[in-house]
Amino acid sequence: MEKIESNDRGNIKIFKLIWELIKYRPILYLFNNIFWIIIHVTPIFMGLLLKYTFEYIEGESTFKYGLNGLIIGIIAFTIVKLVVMYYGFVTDILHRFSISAVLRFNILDEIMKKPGAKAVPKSLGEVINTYRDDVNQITDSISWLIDGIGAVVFSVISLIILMKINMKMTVLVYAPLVVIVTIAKSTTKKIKRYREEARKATSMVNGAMGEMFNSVQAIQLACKEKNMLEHLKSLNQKRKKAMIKDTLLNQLLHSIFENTISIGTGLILLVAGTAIKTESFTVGDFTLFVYFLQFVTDKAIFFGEILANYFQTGVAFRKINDITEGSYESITKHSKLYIKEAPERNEEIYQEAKEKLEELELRDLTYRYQDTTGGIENITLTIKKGTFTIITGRIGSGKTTLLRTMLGLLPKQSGEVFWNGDKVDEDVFFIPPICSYTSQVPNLLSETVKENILLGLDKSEKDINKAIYASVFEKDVKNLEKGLDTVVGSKGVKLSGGQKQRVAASRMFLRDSQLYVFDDISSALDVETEGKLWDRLFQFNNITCLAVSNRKIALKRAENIIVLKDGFIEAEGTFDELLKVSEEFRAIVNAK
Ligand SMILES: Nc1ncnc2c1ncn2[C@@H]1O[C@H](COP(=O)(O)OP(=O)(O)OP(=O)(O)O)[C@@H](O)[C@H]1O
Repeated sequence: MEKIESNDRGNIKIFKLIWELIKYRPILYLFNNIFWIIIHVTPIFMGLLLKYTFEYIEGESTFKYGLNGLIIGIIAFTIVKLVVMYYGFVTDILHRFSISAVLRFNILDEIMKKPGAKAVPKSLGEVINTYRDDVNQITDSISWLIDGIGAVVFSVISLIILMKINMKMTVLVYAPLVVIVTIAKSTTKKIKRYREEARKATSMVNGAMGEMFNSVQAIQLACKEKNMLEHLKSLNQKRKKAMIKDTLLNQLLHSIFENTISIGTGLILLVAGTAIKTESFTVGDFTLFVYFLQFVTDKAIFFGEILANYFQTGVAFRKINDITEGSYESITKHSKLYIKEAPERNEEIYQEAKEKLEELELRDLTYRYQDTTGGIENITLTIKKGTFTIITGRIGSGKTTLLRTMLGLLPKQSGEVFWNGDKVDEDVFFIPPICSYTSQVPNLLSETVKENILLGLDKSEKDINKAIYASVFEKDVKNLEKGLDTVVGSKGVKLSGGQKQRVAASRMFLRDSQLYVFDDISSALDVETEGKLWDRLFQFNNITCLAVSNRKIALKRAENIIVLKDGFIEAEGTFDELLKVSEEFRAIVNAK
């Protein structure tokens, strides 16, 4: 694929990006073009039929087939137009769908390729706006390009016909077109800037609203409802200003277009009146001029809009690129859309899983957050099959960072991960059934408990109940309004912290993984429940588990404990060994 680079002014080459997308479904686009160009050009035939009809009425007809021919012509023309319009809309909808779907697929694909903990660099509101509006903007541009071509074809043919009838009048019809194109071109930069500002302001409002809805409790507890509303109000004010500027400029352009055409229309009517009196200008010619004028006017305005919209498309591409943080090629690549069938499993990953875990080794793993001293450095450790390993440490010592770097959710700066002595790519390796992981705050969807546990897996009731039992969730399920069919609400809002943790644990256990990774499941569970959970988990044979915890009940069970301090391993050993040798470990245990 040819590289799409910025030009000298730092602008992206919009047409090259659009062209890449057009090439995605070329045949469909070709048919879409053919149908819509026909739709745009058909008024020429209707105009000619009208001209001949009026000439027939005047008794000056040059039409060979008489009145019947004219009537049949008008009927046939109407039927053909209806059929072409039907197929025009069908191809346009299909093409729009393909382009928007591939764009959205590519955006998601790029986001999904990133380490999970650093997936999107923008607020949720901005991402959703771009995903919806900017994709639509690009799709519109591609679809309207056809209308632009149709408008040009219509204009050229009608220009030739009209010039043959009356040159002077024709110039007056087309002169406004030139004015409009010039105006639209000269305002490009402003349109771009205002559109960008308006979109940004909208994203800020959406983002703030999203954050407010997610933090209702925190806002209420801090009694900050008023402050939040003030904040929202000020963001809305900014949005109002930006939107007014954007809309005003667009409306201004629109009214300039309309008025230029109206003045042109007046001039033509004046010239036509004189021409009918003085020259050989038939009523049929006059009808054709008036009839075409309406279309020329519409198409000229539309053409101006297409041009303006085309330039706004650059903003849309840039915003998508800000989110995907990749190349423009990755946005326009011709990905396969799985509309009728699901994608095949990535067998390479599952091949690796066939080799059962014997030993997992981390060597010199380092991840430092940008601009802070936080993170982990040179972490080397080994996890043996069938063991319980715990990572412990004070707040901010790097426990979560270590898990996330190992699992490929953060991009390591150095180090390697080995599975049975073979180096693995942790970015794609640690997924079920190799590894199951639950973060400190589990991600639940607004579905039933059952759906949240299954997440698309096809498992029997017996397996589900076994996983629920292992995660000590069976009593809670009985007490839920509709048992397993209870809908948990957005992010599991209807469940307690401990219940959420155990739904997530059930989800893990159902996947029969070779390695279970928990990030501080203790934080939301009471000691008794946590004790039961570890008891039940280790009833299964050869369970290998890596967990973050500072709780004695877990630490005492562990075969190996890693003590982290400021991102480094401070000590390693069993509970009793560490109590003797590590002051840091004693401090952690005694703090509990
Ligand atoms: N996204 C981030 N950007 C910058 N610094 C971060 C980020 N996340 C964590 N840190 C810093 O990195 C260090 C390690 O954080 P981490 O969350 O791994 O610690 P932890 O031991 O898991 O803490 P806790 O017990 O509170 O979960 C801390 O100093 C933290 O402030």
